Amino acid sequence: MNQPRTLYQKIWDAHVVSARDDGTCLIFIDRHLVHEVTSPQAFEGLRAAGRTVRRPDLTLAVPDHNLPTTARRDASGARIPIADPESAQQLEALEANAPAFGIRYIGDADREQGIVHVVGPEQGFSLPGTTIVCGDSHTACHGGLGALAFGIGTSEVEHVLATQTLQLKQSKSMEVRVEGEVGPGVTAKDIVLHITGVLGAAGGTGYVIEYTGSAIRALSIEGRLTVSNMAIEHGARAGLCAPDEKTIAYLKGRPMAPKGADWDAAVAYWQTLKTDPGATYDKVVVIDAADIAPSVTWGTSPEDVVPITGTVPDPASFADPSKQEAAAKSLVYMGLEPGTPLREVEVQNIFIGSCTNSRIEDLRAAAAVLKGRKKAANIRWGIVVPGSGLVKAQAEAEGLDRIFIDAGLEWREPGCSACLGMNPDKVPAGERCASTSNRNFVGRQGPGARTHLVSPAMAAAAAVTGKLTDVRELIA
Ligand SMILES: CC(C)[C@H](C(=O)O)[C@@H](O)C(=O)O
Ligand code: SF4
Repeated sequence: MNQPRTLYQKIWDAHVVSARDDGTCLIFIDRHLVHEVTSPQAFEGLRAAGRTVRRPDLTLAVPDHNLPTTARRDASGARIPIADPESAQQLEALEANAPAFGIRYIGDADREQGIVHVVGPEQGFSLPGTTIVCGDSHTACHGGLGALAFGIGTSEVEHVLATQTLQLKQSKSMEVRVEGEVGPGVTAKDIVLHITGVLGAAGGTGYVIEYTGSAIRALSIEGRLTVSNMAIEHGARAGLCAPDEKTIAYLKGRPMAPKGADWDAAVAYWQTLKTDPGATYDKVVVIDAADIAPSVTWGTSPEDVVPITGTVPDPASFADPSKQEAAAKSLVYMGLEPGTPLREVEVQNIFIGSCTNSRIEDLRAAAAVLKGRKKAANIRWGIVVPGSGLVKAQAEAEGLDRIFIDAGLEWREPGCSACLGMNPDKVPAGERCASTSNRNFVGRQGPGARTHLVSPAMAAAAAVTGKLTDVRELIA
């Protein structure tokens, strides 16, 4: 009888091309997503070596980080120049490199353009059981579909372009099991913020995590993509959720998903993609879903999470001296005093978007809170940035854009936007932002910007009251 295997082990075994004695393996890569920031040098490397792209059919290029989220084309369809020269160059490089190497390119003028991690699943490019890479740390997002997906560096991007393989050692396996039912107002984002708080920013280092348990199974695919998206924020190489009937229903009919007999064969294979009874993980962490509240970060690491009902911690309360120091520094940067209830913290900016939370369900959750309400007077800037042009079209068909605009928020074009300061969407120094993105690092949303990570519903609640708010008070 075969040894029982974890889901991760099954996907790994199916992709090993060759293995060395020291454990280094050559792994076949099924899907390669390419964006404008981490690809220019990789293509230059190929050119210099006179190489081609080995499998252009398995490669998809989409710009997302540097694109402005205001109008990108004028009435004649001509590009409105991008002010930042480096951004303009990176975009032009991808635009030229994709056709030169025979890669499909979804550009800023295409309806399907969006954040790579939103576009991949949406197009059915990302599939269960595949290996997926991208020169981007949030590639684990695709693990929400049951793919082994992870970020790689630019030299590895070049390697994958040239060979469709990657050299890798197998990671250890961890199960993060979230059992039970979450309470009202608690979303996938709160689940993953809570997990990050429990594990710590480095708790997953060296591991591939499988998120299991009834609370994960209960999530929609959008929710599972949100959870897997932040695997890197607790240090994991990748995070994944076993595919199930919801995954199959989500993928059926998507443009790049298999069709006909191929679809039937794929579904039959996907149904085998679960951890076998009796298989063991190197580490198991169990979380009670009932312990998870709508959550918010207070510091400059995604592990700095508390329930919205909590207070800013005293750095002295941490056991580890290096964490004490980091927390003290964070509080200076964040302009917060220990003991302050999070619910008293005023924000001036709202960002609803990013590959963590810009899918249709995220926008619906934010709109449900904002419907018939207005942003508070102290909210200076609030933007809603759909994850793709298709999400944008769907949201508009449902009238969500009107809800946001009537509430006083701006409705933008798809892209990474204020998730990171690589395009014009930035939070001014010293101001706070309730943000649905995944990183609250120093300067992440602009130099001196102070980020509080929250769910879309919580960001909407903060827009209404002008401060960090327990969304349960607005949905009661
Ligand atoms: C710019 C890019 C390489 C970067 C990443 O790797 O993740 C960005 O997407 C981020 O979220 O910080
Ligand atoms: S939305 Fe943010 S986290 Fe996601 S790929 Fe873009 S910059 Fe990175």
